[in-house]
Amino acid sequence: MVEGIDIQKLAAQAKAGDADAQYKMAAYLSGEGQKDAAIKMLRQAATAGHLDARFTLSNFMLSGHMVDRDVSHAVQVLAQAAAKDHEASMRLLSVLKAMGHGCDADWPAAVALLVTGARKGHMLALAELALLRELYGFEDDLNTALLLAAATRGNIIAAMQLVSRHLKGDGTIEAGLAKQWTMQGRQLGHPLAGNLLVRFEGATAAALPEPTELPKIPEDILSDLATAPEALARPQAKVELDRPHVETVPGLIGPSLCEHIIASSAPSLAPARVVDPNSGELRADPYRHSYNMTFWPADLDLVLHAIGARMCAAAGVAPDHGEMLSVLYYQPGMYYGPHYDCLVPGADGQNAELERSGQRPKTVLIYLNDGYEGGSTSFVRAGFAHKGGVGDAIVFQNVLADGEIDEQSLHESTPVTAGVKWIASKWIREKSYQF
Ligand SMILES: O=C(O)CCC(=O)C(=O)O
Ligand SMILES: [Fe+2]
Repeated sequence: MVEGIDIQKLAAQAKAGDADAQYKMAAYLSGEGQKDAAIKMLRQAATAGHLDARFTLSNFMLSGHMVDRDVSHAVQVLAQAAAKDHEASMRLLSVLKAMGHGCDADWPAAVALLVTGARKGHMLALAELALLRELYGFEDDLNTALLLAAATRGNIIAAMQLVSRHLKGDGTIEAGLAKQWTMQGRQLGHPLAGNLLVRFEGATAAALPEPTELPKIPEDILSDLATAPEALARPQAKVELDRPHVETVPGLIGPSLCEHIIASSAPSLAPARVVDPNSGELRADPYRHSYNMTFWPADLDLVLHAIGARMCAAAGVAPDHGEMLSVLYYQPGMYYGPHYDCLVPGADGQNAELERSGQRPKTVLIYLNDGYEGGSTSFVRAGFAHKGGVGDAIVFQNVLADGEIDEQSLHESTPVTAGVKWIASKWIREKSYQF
C-alpha cells in the first residue's frame, strides 16, 4: 500500500489489461527498484495505446535510461502519441524533427506541430509560438494574444514575459495582475520574479483572470516561419581581435528570448562540473565556480532549438555542429577560471570525444542579462575583455588555422562582484555532434 493506492487492486487491474493501471503500476515498480518488471508494464501500457506511457517510454529510449537507447524508435513512438494530440509528445517531436534527431530534419513539419498545439490551446505551444514569431521578427498583437492565452492557462513563463512587457510600459496588463503573476512566479521559482516584486509595491495584487479566448491563428503563419532558423539573415558581426579570432554579433537574439532561456534553464541549474581529462567522468571543480545546466533534446523546445541554430549560424556552421545549449549563472563571487574550450588530445576522456565529433574550434556565447558588475569574458593572454549587452553574442576561435590549440584563446569569466550574470554557451564541433 502506498499513499492510499491499493497495489493489489492496481496489479489485478493491470493484469486484466487496464492500460492506465499498467502505467501506474510501472511507476510503482520503478519506485520499488524493480526495473525489468516496470519496463514490461510500461511497454504493455504503451502498446495498449496509453499516451503518457508512450511518451515516457520514448523519453527512456531517447536517453538510454531504463531501456536500450534507440532514438529512431523513440521518434516513432512519440509520433503515435502526437497523432493523438498528446501535448508533451507533440512538443518533443517538434524538437526532434527540427534537430533531425532520430529522423530527417524537417523544420516546416516541426513548426506545423507547434502551430497545431497552439490551435488546440496547449499552453506551452501558445507561448513558444509567440516567442518563435518574435525570433523571426514578427512583433504584433497576435504574439501578445498568444502569450495572454498561455499565461491565463497557467504558463508562468508566458505570464512573466507579459510582466516584463508591462514594466516596459506596453499596456497589455494592469499593475495588479503583473503583481499577482510576479508573486506566483516567485513561488514557482521563476528566476526573474524575486527581484521584480519591489516594482509593484504600491499595487494591489489582482485575482487571476479566466483563460482568454484562443487567438485566431492565420494559415500564413506557417509560411512566415518556413525558413529554418539557421538560414535567417545573420546580424552583422564585428571583428574585435585577430588572435584569438574574436567577433561580436550585437543583438543576435532579443531580450524576450534571453528571458526565455533564463526561465527555461533555472529549474535544472546545478553547481558546475568539469570533465576529468583522465577519467572522462564529471566532477566538481572549484576552478569553475558557477551554476550551469545543459539542455538535452528532451529539455528543449522549438524556440531554444532555433536560438541554438542562430548561434551556430553566427559561427558559420550548420546546427548539427553545435553541442547542446548550456546556460551558466554566476552569483557575486562566482567566476570561471582561465581555461581552453578546445579538447585536449591525449587526455583519456577526451580522445573518444575527439574521435566522435572532432575538435571544438569555436565557442559562441550570448549575454542574457545586464546590470551586474564584473563578470567579463576575458582573454587573459591576449589582454582583451568583453561584456556584451542583453542578447549580444561573442564568437571566438579556439584553434589556429592548422587545427592546433590557439594558446591565445585561454579565457575566463572574471568574478561577478555585484548582481548576477546569465550566459548561454554553445561549443562548436568540427564534425556533426554525436551524443
Ligand atoms: O561566462 C563567460 O563569460 C565565459 C564562459 C565560457 O568560457 C564557456 O562557456 O566556455
Ligand atoms: Fe570557455
